[in-house]
Amino acid sequence: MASSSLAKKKIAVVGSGNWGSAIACHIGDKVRQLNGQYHEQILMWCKEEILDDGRKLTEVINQQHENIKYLPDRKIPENIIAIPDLDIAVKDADIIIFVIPHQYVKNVCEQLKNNIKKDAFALTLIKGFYVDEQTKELTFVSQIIKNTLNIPCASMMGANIANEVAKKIFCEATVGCRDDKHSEIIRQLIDTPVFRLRFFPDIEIIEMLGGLKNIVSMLAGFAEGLDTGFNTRAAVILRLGFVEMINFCRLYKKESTPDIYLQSCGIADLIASSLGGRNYRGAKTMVQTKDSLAYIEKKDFNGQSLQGPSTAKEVYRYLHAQNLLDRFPLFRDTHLICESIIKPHVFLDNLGNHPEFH
Ligand SMILES: NC(=O)C1=CN([C@@H]2O[C@H](COP(=O)(O)OP(=O)(O)OC[C@H]3O[C@@H](n4cnc5c(N)ncnc54)[C@H](O)[C@@H]3O)[C@@H](O)[C@H]2O)C=CC1
Ligand SMILES: O=C(CO)COP(=O)(O)O
Repeated sequence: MASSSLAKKKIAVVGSGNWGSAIACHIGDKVRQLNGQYHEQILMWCKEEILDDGRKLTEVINQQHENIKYLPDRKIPENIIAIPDLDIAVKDADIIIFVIPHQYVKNVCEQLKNNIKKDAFALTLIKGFYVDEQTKELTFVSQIIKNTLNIPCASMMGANIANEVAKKIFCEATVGCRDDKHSEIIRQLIDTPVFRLRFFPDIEIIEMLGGLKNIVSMLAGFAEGLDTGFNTRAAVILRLGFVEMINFCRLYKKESTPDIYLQSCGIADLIASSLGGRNYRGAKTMVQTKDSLAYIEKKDFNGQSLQGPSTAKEVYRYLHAQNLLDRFPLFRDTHLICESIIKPHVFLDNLGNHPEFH
């Protein structure tokens, strides 16, 4: 008993927000069906919070088996244990799944450095990336994890609105992985008839699409808030916005799997997020109420995080450094709107001048 249980691989989930909790539920259910290979108990790092009623979030998750703050109304399987101490949650894990807002990744990795298993590997579900302050080079979350922790890191992105995944409504996702053994483990842990996976080697392009769609889905929200017609919205989201996403990816890497943009991480996530994502909803509210995004995030999202504004800022910084802002007017204007430097309608006025038409 002791030796077979020692051989079982352990899983840790770093993050317990809306998506973190939903994917933990999904994997928690899946490992229970696998009988063997994996420890059924999954440790989920939960940044401790005191809720309005004075209780600790980890205690609520572990006693009530529900994350009442970030994923209400979804029973969390009893094999998911919320752990407030990051090091304890991760130190024995063989597979570490990162799912926190991207702005916290560097700190979390710094804290984990020297305290993980040497042969562990990571999977990032985080949508967003950085531009290095000094070099102005693109830096991916998978690279930060890989370089700080010295372990390989795969990525998984797609049209995966967490509340729908939590209800087991069909979706698919795209996995970026260059190691067949890791791909097989990811398939075992996540692939089900209602959550289908496809695998590609393009780890960084998949991440990049996940980050960029948060910018375009904000534009979808601005456009709807401004009450544009459907033709304009289609042009903004699926033509000009999608073209900017693809062109931006090609700045980083000209050659990737040819149909990667048509996978769940590309066009499907763009559509799902532009119809119902938080960035879309926040942006629409901003136009309708004229409140700031920071205020809307606080008022309407109860601790959940809009990743679009910070990604737009990083992208703006990169394009500015490369003298390419004019080639990406939608990305440029999203940042300027988020910073209240231009009014939202200005991006519509600029559409007819988009470089696609020159
Ligand atoms: N919610 C969704 O439908 C989906 C989200 N994603 C991506 O997953 C990632 C995580 O998103 P969610 O789980 O939705 O989180 P969320 O938006 O619910 O964010 C809140 C989380 O951030 C944590 N947090 C706050 N301050 C922190 C700090 N200083 N250090 C570390 N963590 C801190 C909170 O404890 C909480 O767990 C994001 O990159 C998001 O774009 C991807 C697919 C779907
Ligand atoms: O990434 C998502 C769905 O795939 C969710 O996007 P939001 O963060 O805008 O809700």
